[in-house]
Amino acid sequence: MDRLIRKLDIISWANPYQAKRDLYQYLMDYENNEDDWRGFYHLNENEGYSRNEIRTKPGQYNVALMCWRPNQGNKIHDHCESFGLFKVLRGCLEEEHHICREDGDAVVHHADILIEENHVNSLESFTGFHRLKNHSDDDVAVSLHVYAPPLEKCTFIDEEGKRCVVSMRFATKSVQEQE
Ligand SMILES: N[C@@H](CS(=O)O)C(=O)O
Ligand SMILES: [Fe+2]
Repeated sequence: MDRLIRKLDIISWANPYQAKRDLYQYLMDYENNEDDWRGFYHLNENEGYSRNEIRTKPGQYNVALMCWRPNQGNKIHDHCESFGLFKVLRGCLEEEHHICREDGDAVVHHADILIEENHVNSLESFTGFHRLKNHSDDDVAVSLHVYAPPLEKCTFIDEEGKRCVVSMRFATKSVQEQE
């Protein structure tokens, strides 16, 4: 994980086009090895999927390990001002895409895709909303997410188009040096 973080630290985040390309490449190159991410692995016992912070570099990016129980998913949301990419490290995730361009519009279910282990997927913020779900009925899934700038808030939207901006919390926080 340290090697990946060293690469993230030299990305020019101020140039989003180049940053997305570099980030995609670094996540593709990331050697998925459970020993490397086990220290961040944590499942919530009773709550939703578990968001575990690996690193937050203020104003630049954050990295988190998301752990999903069988069939567990999140609700339809966007990423406000952040873009992001993720790599599935264990299992397979389903992603639903939803479109909602104007405030108050109903949500239109647009597409479903499956993202398999070791695949990288981008999370665009401009077209709309999405949600992720563990595709498996009997095994946990794990995914590694990077957002830039750091994802602090998401807009959740219900079927009628009612929006609600929510601060995102981590189940576990990383111990990191003060920037
Ligand atoms: N954006 C979600 C994970 S995924 O649905 O992209 C989160 O930060 O919890
Ligand atoms: Fe998301």
